[in-house]
Amino acid sequence: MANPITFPLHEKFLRKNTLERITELIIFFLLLTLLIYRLRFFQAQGFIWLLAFLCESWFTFNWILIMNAKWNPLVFKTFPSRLSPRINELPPVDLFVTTADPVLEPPIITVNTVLSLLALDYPANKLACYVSDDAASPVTFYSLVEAIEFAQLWVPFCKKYNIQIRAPFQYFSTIDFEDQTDVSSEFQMDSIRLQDEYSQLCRKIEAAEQNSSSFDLTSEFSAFSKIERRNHQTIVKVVWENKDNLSNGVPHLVYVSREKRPKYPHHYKAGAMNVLTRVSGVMTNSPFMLNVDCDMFANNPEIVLHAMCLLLGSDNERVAFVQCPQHFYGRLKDDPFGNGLVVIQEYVGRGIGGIQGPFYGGTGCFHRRKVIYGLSPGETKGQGQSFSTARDEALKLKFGRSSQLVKSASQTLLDLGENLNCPSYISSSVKVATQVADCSYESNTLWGTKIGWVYGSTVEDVLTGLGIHARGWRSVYCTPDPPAFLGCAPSGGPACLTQQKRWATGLLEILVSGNSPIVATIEGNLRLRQCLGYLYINTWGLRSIPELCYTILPAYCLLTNKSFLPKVSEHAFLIPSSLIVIYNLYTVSEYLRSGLSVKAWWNNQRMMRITTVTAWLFGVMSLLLKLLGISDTVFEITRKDQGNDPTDVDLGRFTFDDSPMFVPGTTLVLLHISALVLSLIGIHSQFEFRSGLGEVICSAVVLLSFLPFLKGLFGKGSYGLPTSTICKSVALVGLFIHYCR
Ligand SMILES: O=c1ccn([C@@H]2O[C@H](COP(=O)(O)OP(=O)(O)O[C@H]3O[C@H](CO)[C@@H](O)[C@H](O)[C@H]3O)[C@@H](O)[C@H]2O)c(=O)[nH]1
Ligand SMILES: [Mn+2]
Repeated sequence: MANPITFPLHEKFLRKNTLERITELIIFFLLLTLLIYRLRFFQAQGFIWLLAFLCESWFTFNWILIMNAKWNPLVFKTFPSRLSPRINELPPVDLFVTTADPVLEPPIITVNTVLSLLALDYPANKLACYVSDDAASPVTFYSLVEAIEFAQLWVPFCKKYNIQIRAPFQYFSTIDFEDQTDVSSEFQMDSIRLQDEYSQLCRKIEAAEQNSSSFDLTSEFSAFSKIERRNHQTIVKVVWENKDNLSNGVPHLVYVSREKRPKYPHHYKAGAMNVLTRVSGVMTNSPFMLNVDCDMFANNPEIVLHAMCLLLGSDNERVAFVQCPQHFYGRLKDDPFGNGLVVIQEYVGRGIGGIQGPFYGGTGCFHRRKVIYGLSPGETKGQGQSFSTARDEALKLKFGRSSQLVKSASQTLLDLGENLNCPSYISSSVKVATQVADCSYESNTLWGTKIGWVYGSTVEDVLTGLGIHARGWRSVYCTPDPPAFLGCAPSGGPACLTQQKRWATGLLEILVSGNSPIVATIEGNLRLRQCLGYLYINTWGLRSIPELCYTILPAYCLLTNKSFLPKVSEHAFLIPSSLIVIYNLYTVSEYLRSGLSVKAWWNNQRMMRITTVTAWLFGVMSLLLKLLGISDTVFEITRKDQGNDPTDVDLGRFTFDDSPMFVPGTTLVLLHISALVLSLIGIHSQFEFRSGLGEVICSAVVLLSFLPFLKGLFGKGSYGLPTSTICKSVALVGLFIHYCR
């Protein structure tokens, strides 16, 4: 028999993609041909061609970035069952959950995420769960206190019956008791009892949300009395401590609301993550940390074991973090908002995985603490050096004034494995934990620059991951079946576009900062191809400008009786037409191979066009406002819903509000309608109609892509475009046509 110790913990293989590569090269070749064609006939055509040429050059550049990102798709397979013969003792893991608004992020959602983490298939005495609450909400704290009571039943129940879905709201919504004929009656009874307990928990939380007098602000909740959300002291509460260190008990649960003062910038999620890092540093100081957003429950109970297959062992030493792709629950049919992220993660995510490793995506990620503390691969700070006062003083300058934190950090940096400095009871370190969560704690330290989550972008995850890759670390994509975590995707126009705007802004903030991928390649250890991979996402926002120009071009041509595409009678017409056909077949096939429908493909293409010229364009503007010092960028939180009914068609309908982001889309729709109508009239009144079929088709495609806006012109309530938006757009179209003609 083969020795189980020699079995690898994971296997990796490159996915065959010859056909895709050939198609990508053909598309690239056609794009180049189009550019050459433009150059050859430049003189005759003037401004329109110059504009088209510039836009198409950008699209070609973008295509190079995409090809690079997808070229070597790497797939990892993990074998958790092989861990136990190879690894004597599993390492401890700290679990971080962030929440920031009890209205946009209802506490019951956070509670479900926490419960799913507490019930993971991993020794309970090796796990500790820390919840950061940026809203300092007594309701969130109360919900956790109630949830831990429920967890005492839920965790043993999940383990006893090996329940697959450990977020109760999902478990109880998928299970049908009537249907279970072959299960033991004991299981039936336990299930029903737990369902009952869970509904009680929900009721208590709902009651607390409606009326905060349901808890007594004098006792345990006194810290929350008269609290101001943006101006309050630190609150650290050990909600539950696994005092007897039981491996089959319930893991520690700690509530943290860091100090906030108007004078101090709090750096949004990045700031919260750094506080969690320090608080856990003085309480449990685990060598690994998992971080999830409050809505991302663990969907695969073995996920920590899967991650360990990619982090433990000598062949994984260069792996800084293990990222699980983002998947979503309650997915709407055919992805109407184009934010399921399935295809991009499947192709770009895995492709980048074949270079230096996937980007850090902010949630569903396992980090090594020593990497977060700034170490480079192969480097163990002061190896062989014992703890010394001088060393500690040096570390204090970097990690801040807390000597407990410095001790625990130096232990992490020396890679001592065992927790020498952690108290045996975490409750005894609440005072220290409170100190390291002070808003002044980071002043004159390296937190937010060289240590921890990096500040300066609303996409703190990509920025932080980039810093890690720049030090030469690798990362790995972990894609177990079932998917590791499931979260809540935004729905409706405003929420989707606001999220995309934040991403575009944050990604551009990185591009123009000293931490840009280009600097990291020149000065650091970021590989060139990885740099190109980062550039693909970092330039999302910039794409809005050529794309906006390009969508205006057909309308402009129709209005002025000009053309930007070759005539149907010319041979050159084959260049753009074959480009369009091949490109669309190529993208459709990606959707079909990912198990999605043609409708989903169309919805994604359509939303991509909408997002680019609305949200991403505004992303560029907020960056400009920041660079000009007019206003700073903000992290606007996405609303999370628990109980979407995926069959409810209204949920897939596009909604609007009075945000200026809807103006460009509305303007484009009105512009193209006017252009089509005016040019149709023109055919009869003018002798010569110089715009070709190409322009008419392009104009129709733009209208089709912006169909939600067209419907919005006539819709009611949130399904309709506000009159003020329509008026602004009409004015813009009027001006445009006036200057065109
Ligand atoms: O001041 C803040 C703002 C946000 N958050 C938390 O950050 C997380 C992500 O916020 P969300 O509104 O859900 O943003 P998304 O766009 O859905 O998040 C994606 O993009 C973010 C970067 O823009 C990443 O941080 C996330 O991990 C990633 O899932 C949530 O848990 C929030 O509670 C805080 O803790 N403090
Ligand atoms: Mn989210």
